[in-house]
Amino acid sequence: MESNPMGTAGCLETYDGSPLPDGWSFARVTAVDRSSYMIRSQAGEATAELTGKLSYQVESTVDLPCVGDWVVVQFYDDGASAVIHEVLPRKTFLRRKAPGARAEFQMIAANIDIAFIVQSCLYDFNPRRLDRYLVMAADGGVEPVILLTKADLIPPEELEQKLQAVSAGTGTRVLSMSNLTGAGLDELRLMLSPGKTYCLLGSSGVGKTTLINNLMGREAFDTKTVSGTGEGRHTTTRRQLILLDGGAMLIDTPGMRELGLLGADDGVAGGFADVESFSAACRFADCTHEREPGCAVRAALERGDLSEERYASYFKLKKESDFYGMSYEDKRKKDKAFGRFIKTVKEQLKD
Ligand SMILES: Nc1nc2c(ncn2[C@@H]2O[C@H](COP(=O)(O)OP(=O)(O)OP(=O)(O)O)[C@@H](O)[C@H]2O)c(=O)[nH]1
Ligand SMILES: [Zn+2]
Repeated sequence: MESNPMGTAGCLETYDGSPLPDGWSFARVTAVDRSSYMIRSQAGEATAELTGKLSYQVESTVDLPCVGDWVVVQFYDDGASAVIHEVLPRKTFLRRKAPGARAEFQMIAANIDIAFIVQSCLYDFNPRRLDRYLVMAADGGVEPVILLTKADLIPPEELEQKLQAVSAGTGTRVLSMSNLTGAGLDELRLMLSPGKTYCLLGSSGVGKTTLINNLMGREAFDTKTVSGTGEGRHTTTRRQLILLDGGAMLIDTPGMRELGLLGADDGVAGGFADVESFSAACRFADCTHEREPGCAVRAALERGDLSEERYASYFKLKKESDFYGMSYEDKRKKDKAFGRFIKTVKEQLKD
């Protein structure tokens, strides 16, 4: 197989080196618009649709290609168009519950190495929302890094305190930056490795678009000032996987942008840093806080230091993540299906 133009997807490594049939290729989904896709392969960018067979096989919307997915495509029209035969198993993903009561998910993006959880130092800063994004990243196996923007809006001492508090409260790496002064931008750039895929998760107005423009070194996206205070809001409708100059890739989808708004009025959005802090004193490191002896969380509950309500919502959130974990295992089964698929392709090649 020829070298992969967009970095190496883990699942491609199982492939033993025989070429795909003529006109077939591995490609990455760079944009989704309802049932039409943009894909990028060695040959460049092309529009693509699902084969009838694939769209028939898809059981749930999460099985449809999303931005960042690796797919097997077959070109036609001299490479201008393609059909998608197969979605390769996802190494990592970001998804959220579909609006409404049913336990349906929406895939936001796939195969992301690091998700930057973006909050502004001042206006948007919200620990509960932070926790929610952290759960979402953990759910899909994506490594989170917290990025506090608009560092120019608070004094350096306050920024330092905030960085320490957030890092202690979440156990997650925290960076700060300012689009205005450029502070922290180099440190952020150093984190972006060629061939790896990143995304920015955060509410509208925290400075994601401005940051992307800074990283790209040109005005690729439209930002507009909504208020003079640095608190802005506008909607970006494009859905894209962007190739940065250094070879790193950045995924920016509307789904990521709507997230903060959805999460804000969602009742499950309870942060649980307090529960976690009690759990440090549990007798067993892997205590589930349900019935183990020496559980410090239940002790806090009995003392009244932790409310029944908090305890219950912690479990609700935890169950959700466990459920996510399970369905990810189900996805793994698809690895095998992909193996079979490759075998079939190779068999066909022998003729
Ligand atoms: N003070 C200050 N303002 C900033 C900074 N970065 C962005 N802004 C301002 O914040 C507002 C929103 O910035 P955007 O980059 O559009 O925010 P966004 O997160 O992309 O918002 P959506 O596209 O709606 O998701 C604009 O008015 C920016 O000029 C910063 O580092 N410091
Ligand atoms: Zn416990």
